[in-house]
Amino acid sequence: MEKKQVGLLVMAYGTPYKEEDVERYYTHIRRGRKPSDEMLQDLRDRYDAIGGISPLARITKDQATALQDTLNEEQDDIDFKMYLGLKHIEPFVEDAVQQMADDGIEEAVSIVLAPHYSTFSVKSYNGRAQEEAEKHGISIRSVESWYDAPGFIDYWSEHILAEYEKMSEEEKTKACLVISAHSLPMKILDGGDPYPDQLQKTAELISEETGITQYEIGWQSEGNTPDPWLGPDVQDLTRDLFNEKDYRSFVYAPVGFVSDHLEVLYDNDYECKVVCDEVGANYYRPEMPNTHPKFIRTLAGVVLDKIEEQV
Ligand SMILES: CC1=C(CCC(=O)O)c2cc3nc(cc4[nH]c(cc5[nH]c(cc1n2)c(C)c5CCC(=O)O)c(CCC(=O)O)c4C)C(CCC(=O)O)=C3C
Ligand SMILES: [Fe+2]
Repeated sequence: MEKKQVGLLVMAYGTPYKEEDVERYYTHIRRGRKPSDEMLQDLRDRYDAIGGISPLARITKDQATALQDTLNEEQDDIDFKMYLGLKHIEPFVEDAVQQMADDGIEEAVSIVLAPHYSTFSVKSYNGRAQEEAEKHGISIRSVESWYDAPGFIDYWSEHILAEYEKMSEEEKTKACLVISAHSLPMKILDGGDPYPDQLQKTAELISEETGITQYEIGWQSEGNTPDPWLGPDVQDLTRDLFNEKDYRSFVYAPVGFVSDHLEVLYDNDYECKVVCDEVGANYYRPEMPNTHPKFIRTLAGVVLDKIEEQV
């Protein structure tokens, strides 16, 4: 029997490929408004601090390819063909759907490489994909979130515990796990956005699995806009916890992200580390999921569940 071909639309944030791309990328993030020279320079400086450009482009591509390959190895009925669609740089989400149409794909499943659903992130990716798909008569089943997938919780639990293994028993008693995601403007809450509750749930599941009860939720990487953003920010939180709860070690788990990229390599590994150094606390940050097989198998399971769901 011939295998059925299904498009696998993998969506992710996107990053500049080279330094010349930074301005148009930032302009796209700002919905077409050019950043000021100062804002642009600030972003360039952050990319410089992590080695010039982000490793994210390569990692995203590797994740998407690994997901396609794992899906095709794990079952025999469907031939998954992967299309990468990015939010803020080419290949854009729309380009990917157009390519599917050109290739004669009629049915597809989509997943965003971000675990928690929010109207600001996942909803906009899925909306853009659906809108383009409708033009071509393609039907897409979209995964909305996977923040509680057991393999995802396992991945983080295992890698968080590996950091605690580096501590003496004495150090562990004064250690705090800081579980974080990208902050969003507080106005998302007006519409009953599930984003903060989903992060809370991820944190509870990790706490149950690791047995770590000294944990706090924080928000990071808030944008450069006048709106109020979800807090507490991880840096302020670190200072407060040091002063008020006497913690002396911090383990940062930025579970809202899945790759080594600017928000982790700079906002955690540089900015949070600076605060830790300043107050005199120890800094730890588990490895990001990237293309770890357990992580990719988890995403494959989420995609297959979506395919099998009765509609
Ligand atoms: C929810 C969310 C995720 C997680 C979910 C998902 O992955 O979708 C995410 C991920 C990422 N965000 C990234 C990069 C940036 N995000 C920015 C700005 C913003 N992000 C926002 C939201 C999110 N962002 C928002 C509401 C803004 C403000 C926009 C405005 O101004 O109105 C800016 C502008 C400068 C700044 O504010 O820092 C940059 C450079 C990178 C790539 C890093 C790399 O290149 O390695 C990644 C993975
Ligand atoms: Fe962002």
